[in-house]
Amino acid sequence: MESWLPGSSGPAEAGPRLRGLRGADLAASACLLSGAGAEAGCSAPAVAAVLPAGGSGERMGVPTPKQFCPILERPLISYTLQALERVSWIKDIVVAVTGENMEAMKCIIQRYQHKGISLVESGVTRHRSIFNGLKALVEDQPNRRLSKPEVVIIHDAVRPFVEEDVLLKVVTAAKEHGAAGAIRPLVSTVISPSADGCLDHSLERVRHRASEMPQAFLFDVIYEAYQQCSDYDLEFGTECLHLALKYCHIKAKLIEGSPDLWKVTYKRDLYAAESIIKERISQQICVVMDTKEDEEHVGHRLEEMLKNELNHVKVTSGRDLQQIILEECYNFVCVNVMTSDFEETQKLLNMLEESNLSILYPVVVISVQFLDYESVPFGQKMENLMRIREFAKEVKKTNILLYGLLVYYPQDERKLQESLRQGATIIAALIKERNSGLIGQLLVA
Ligand SMILES: Nc1ccn([C@@H]2O[C@H](COP(=O)(O)OP(=O)(O)OP(=O)(O)O)[C@@H](O)[C@H]2O)c(=O)n1
Ligand SMILES: O=P(O)(O)OC[C@@H](O)[C@@H](O)[C@@H](O)CO
Repeated sequence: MESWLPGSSGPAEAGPRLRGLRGADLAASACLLSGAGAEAGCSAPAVAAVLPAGGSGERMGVPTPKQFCPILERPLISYTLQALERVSWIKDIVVAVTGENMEAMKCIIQRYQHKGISLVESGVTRHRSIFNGLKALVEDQPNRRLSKPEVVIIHDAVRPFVEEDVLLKVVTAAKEHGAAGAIRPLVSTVISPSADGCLDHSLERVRHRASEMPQAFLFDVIYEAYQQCSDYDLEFGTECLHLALKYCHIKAKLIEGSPDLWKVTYKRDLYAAESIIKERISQQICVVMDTKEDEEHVGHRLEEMLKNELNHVKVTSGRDLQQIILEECYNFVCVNVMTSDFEETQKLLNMLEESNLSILYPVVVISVQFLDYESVPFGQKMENLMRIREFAKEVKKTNILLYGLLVYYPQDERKLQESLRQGATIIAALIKERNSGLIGQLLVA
């Protein structure tokens, strides 16, 4: 079996910088898989992925199958598709869904602009769904887009946090060993109960691992295994690696995976997934100001306060908004001091709506006004500020969450420092929570 391993005679130019394996090895493999290596005379294997998504999610305890349960108003499966489709060297993604969910799945693909996705009907068990996905890659169908891959990834549709490096590791290992799968240390000890419901024996936890996903196989290995698979295994089996061993005598290479590879099974897993996603999209804040950089501006003081309060978050000034949007920043603080109340905010909202940035994740925009309401009558300003409710309702349609923040702007320096600090705290909370129930509200610091 031809073996090409990271660091072998890969192509000259480094591939994308990826975490995980030694950078150069990983980059060389990624480059090889992405086809660039092919030009350098290396054989880049064709890689496809099969995602079983035909389950009913009974353990989740809700009517909607868990793969379609929303996280930040977007179905869970869409996050998994996004994770796989951004990997350039996976050429086809086959998703197995029930006939009754086929239309819903097509709508998800269209709405979130997923690419390279083919749908196949799932089976009554996970193994049967996977087998149907594999068949779709080899069956002769009229004008079919799919072609048989050399290596196939199998990944549960309800495991959204899969990174390119672990995919690369299992594919690289499957190319050499015939099969590979991600594993994790056991959290609880595995025991074996006796017929009368008492402890028969327990397994030494340190000598065992939990089998996770992704897994990868030489296509011919896993397809042969499924073709030979007994009805019992198809009905009750839960482990693809076991099928490769039992029916093809292939011992899968086991790859240590990251803690995020877990499967969404219970409702708590959905809450955990939402919390992780919120944290990931809150890592950068762009402060947009209606003034030149060099001017002494209370907006810059708010920006500095944000940097102090949120030291783990990258706070940038909105010098080049197009570039900031391209960097996938999902949080904007728009400081209006010089212009009329919402002029700067409206310009930003228009740019965001044109960018499609908010298709995949809700974008938070906080419109900040400074007001010394000891010298300016509060009522005179409030009528204008209340327009934010209408703005917020309108932009919510494009998944933009608009909040208002009125920052007390007193003459007294100590009071100003305190209101800036409270403003930074409120901004951080709005970004972290992304609560659509608060849109259009005017909070006061
Ligand atoms: N007949 C089935 C059963 C499961 N799956 C998929 O296999 C993955 C992992 O299975 P599991 O977590 O067990 O999902 P469910 O079977 O939906 O969950 P439950 O056992 O709680 O009903 C999921 O993406 C699920 O949609 C599938 O494609 N076809
Ligand atoms: O058994 P379930 O259908 O919940 O999960 C299927 C797989 O994800 C699970 O068996 C892993 O251990 C990987 O094989």
